[in-house]
Amino acid sequence: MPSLASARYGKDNVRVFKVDRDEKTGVQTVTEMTVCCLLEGEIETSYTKADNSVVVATDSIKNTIYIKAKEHPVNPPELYASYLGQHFLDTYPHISTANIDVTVHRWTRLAVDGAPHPHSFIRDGEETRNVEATISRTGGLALRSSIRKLTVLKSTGSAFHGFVRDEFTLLPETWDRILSTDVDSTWAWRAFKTLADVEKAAADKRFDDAWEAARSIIIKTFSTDESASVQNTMYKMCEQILEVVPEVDTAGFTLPNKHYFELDLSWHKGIKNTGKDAEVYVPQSGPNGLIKCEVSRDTATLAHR
Ligand SMILES: O=c1[nH]c(=O)c2[nH]c(=O)[nH]c2[nH]1
Repeated sequence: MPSLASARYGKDNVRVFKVDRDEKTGVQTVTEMTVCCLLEGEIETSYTKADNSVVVATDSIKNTIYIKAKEHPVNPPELYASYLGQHFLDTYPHISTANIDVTVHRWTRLAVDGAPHPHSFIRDGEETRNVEATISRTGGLALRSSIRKLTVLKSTGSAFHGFVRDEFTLLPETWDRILSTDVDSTWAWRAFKTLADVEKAAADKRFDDAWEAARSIIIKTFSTDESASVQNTMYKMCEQILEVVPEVDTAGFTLPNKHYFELDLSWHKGIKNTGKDAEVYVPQSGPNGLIKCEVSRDTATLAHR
């Protein structure tokens, strides 16, 4: 006899835009986010018995996303996600877990004649700031913060040699290659017991400071590390994030290795375009390498995911 093994439901791709107006200075600040909110709890009968009495309509969930954005600050996103998730537990006794994903899109203040403009912004890249919040009656507020789609490239300072060579190997070793990736970096906060604990961390700027720190560690390490491999460079980034953000238990990365292949042009008038003469490369759309890791504070437990 089949049984419902797991279930969650809600609204995805809810687009929200909020303007904060400082009446004194006339400076406005904008936030654009995409929100997903999925609920779990005693909702089984809605699947198995057509019992809609346990269903908070996904349309109501969408409305709640907007109302909570009006009632509360939306920055930092960790705090907004917590307010939103906690609302569902406080309001509906049969809901036991709220899973909230918030993606914040970039709107960076424009400078005009060297001065920050009070109400004009630019989308400077597809990079996003993300939060995955799991708010539950038993586990408190579990927050995972991340940076996604931060696209970077270095034209030297990256090698890859010493790897397994056997009858499947074509790739030549290299001591100088192009390295490019879309950074997806996540750091998981030690669970917060109450919403008040999240409010305190937000007031102390812990979430914004961690995001700033992670972002600069990523940019500095990517740029300055004489990379032996994607694996080793990402591990160095994780170590530093764990060092500077003590409230974080694990730090991890998912990095595509976006290949830029050398191109042999010797067929045309003997042109030299490989090795130390390489100038024109061929960016690859796919396939790409995909390298992941998660580093935890305590003695290494290698989670196979
Ligand atoms: O940094 C790298 N790690 C790999 O595991 C790998 N494999 C590969 O073909 N190129 C690379 N580069």
